[in-house]
Amino acid sequence: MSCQSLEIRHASHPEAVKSLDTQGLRREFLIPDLFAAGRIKLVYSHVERMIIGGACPVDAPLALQTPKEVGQSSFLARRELGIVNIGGPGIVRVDGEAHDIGTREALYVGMGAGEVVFEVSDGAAPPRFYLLSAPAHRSCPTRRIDASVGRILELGDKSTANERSIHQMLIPGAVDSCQLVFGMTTLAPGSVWNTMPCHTHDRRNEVYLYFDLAPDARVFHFMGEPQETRHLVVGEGDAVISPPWSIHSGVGTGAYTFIWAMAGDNQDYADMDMVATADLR
Ligand SMILES: O=C(O)C(=O)C[C@H](O)C(=O)CO
Ligand SMILES: [Zn+2]
Repeated sequence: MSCQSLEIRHASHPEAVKSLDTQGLRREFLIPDLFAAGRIKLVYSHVERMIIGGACPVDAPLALQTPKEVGQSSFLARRELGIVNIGGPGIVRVDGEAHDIGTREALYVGMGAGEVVFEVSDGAAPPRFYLLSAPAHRSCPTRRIDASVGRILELGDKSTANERSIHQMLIPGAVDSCQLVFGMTTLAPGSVWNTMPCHTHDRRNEVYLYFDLAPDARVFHFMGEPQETRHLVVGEGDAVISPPWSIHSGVGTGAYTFIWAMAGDNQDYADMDMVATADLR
């Protein structure tokens, strides 16, 4: 059995999504079970042709295979790749060069890189590498991203239960990339709301990965057009595809962390169409 799998997700029309039931919404937008020991799991989303994945090396290194779906002789021939480690420290080897990637650190791998291999670090808890790839048009340098790289935004307030710290990890001005932009938002203890007031940005899609949840904790992730909201109940390690026309926001049964990632027409984080909370339906 190959240790890599790929599943396809198609793009969706907001009118069609209105009539989906809970199972239908989960089938289209929820990505569960990304992190499986000894495996690489990929989801190819036709929204911005983003590939979302998990790579969990345990006993042996895992090499990223090139799926037929990308139509190239190597995965990164026409793509860029972001890798964020949400597990123990690990190693990502790009064309033989080893990059140590600690917990909550990331690696950006530019278009044109060849072999990418995921490995455990000796004696450490295994890494859980979260993968985000988008089509690229030029080669930007491969770069390790730790806590000192990028920008930090402190947002929200205890009184509205949305105090949170946003680490913009892959962002223009800090690390160069073609389409991909991503970061990590950490909720302060006692705060449970992310991205409320909420927004859309039809020019870019977004993908959320929720983690740092206790086994029985859940986040209610809100999606849909602002006047037709729906929700998905998600747990540890679940990702959600947020199509360009959808809001993306969540409330947890406790604090949590999530990784947001975008691709599309621009890389302007501040370019959001804000929705007044009183207008939500
Ligand atoms: O907590 C937040 O607010 C976010 O992290 C918002 C996301 O970064 C986002 O939606 C960017 O467009
Ligand atoms: Zn957004």
